[in-house]
Amino acid sequence: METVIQTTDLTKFYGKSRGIKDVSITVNKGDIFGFLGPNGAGKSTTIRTLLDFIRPSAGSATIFGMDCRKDSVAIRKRIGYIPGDFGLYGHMTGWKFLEYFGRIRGGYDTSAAKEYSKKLDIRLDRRMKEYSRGMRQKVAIIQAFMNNPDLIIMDEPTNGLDPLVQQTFMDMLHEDAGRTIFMSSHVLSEVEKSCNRVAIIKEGRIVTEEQVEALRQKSGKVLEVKFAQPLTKEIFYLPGISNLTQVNGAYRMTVTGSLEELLQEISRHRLADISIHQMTLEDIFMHYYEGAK
Ligand SMILES: Nc1ncnc2c1ncn2[C@@H]1O[C@H](COP(=O)(O)OP(=O)(O)OP(=O)(O)O)[C@@H](O)[C@H]1O
Repeated sequence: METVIQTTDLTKFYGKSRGIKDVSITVNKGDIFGFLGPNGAGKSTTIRTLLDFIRPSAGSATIFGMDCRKDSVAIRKRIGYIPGDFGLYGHMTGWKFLEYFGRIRGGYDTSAAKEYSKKLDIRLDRRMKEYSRGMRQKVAIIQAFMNNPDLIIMDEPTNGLDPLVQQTFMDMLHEDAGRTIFMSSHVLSEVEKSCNRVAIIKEGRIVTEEQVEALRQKSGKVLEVKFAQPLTKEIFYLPGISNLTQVNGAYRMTVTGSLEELLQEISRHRLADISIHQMTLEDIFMHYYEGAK
């Protein structure tokens, strides 16, 4: 399998304060890779280091086998990126903005830009400062896709987009199976729908990196149960049960072991309600996030 992005113990301190610490991740060709984490976890720091906007304090990163520091110019020619808000380019029209970034990358395809502007329903003849936040984000997305790059790196790409446009954007991610996508996000449902691989970062460190499907399988099921009468003895003592909580008489827990024994135990009592579902990425995220507190 071809490796597209590889970071090894990537570390960035801003003076004494932690940005990221020992971040090691691997993104393979064709991956739609979701980079998840709460505010201040280190997502932007990682992305800015990959793009050589900031320099790491330790560790290394490569893209297409080239060093992110030494070969940043060659790398940028092959990637599309959305580093965040393009607030600085307010005087440019949408078209000028695309031309400017197209030139930096050695040319761009105007017909592709036109096609994407139709798809995203945005006119490109207005100045960037006149666009709303969501409109600016659309122009930034066109800018990242228009050169048909091998890799697109995006920091919170759906910020400001309405749900309809978010869907169009997610379809765009899947247009080309050979393309690799690396995107940070807070929006778990969007990552769950569109990404095949995910890394979760917390307080500057990677807490897990996994195929989305494998993560779900490994992370078990969520069982919620409410009894008709209060329990008179503890029944949730079996191995494989974790994160047990009780709210308004309803029990909620994560089950990673066999359900059979637990369901037998539960069935000895009169039930008011029961539900079992596979952990969603949101459950998993909360599990890692809260568990590491
Ligand atoms: N320029 C800077 N100077 C000092 N500290 C910084 C700087 N930029 C980021 N940090 C710190 O580095 C840590 C990681 O921040 P970063 O912006 O990478 O997080 P993030 O995961 O992108 O957060 P968010 O989801 O809120 O955008 C935070 O503790 C932040 O305070």
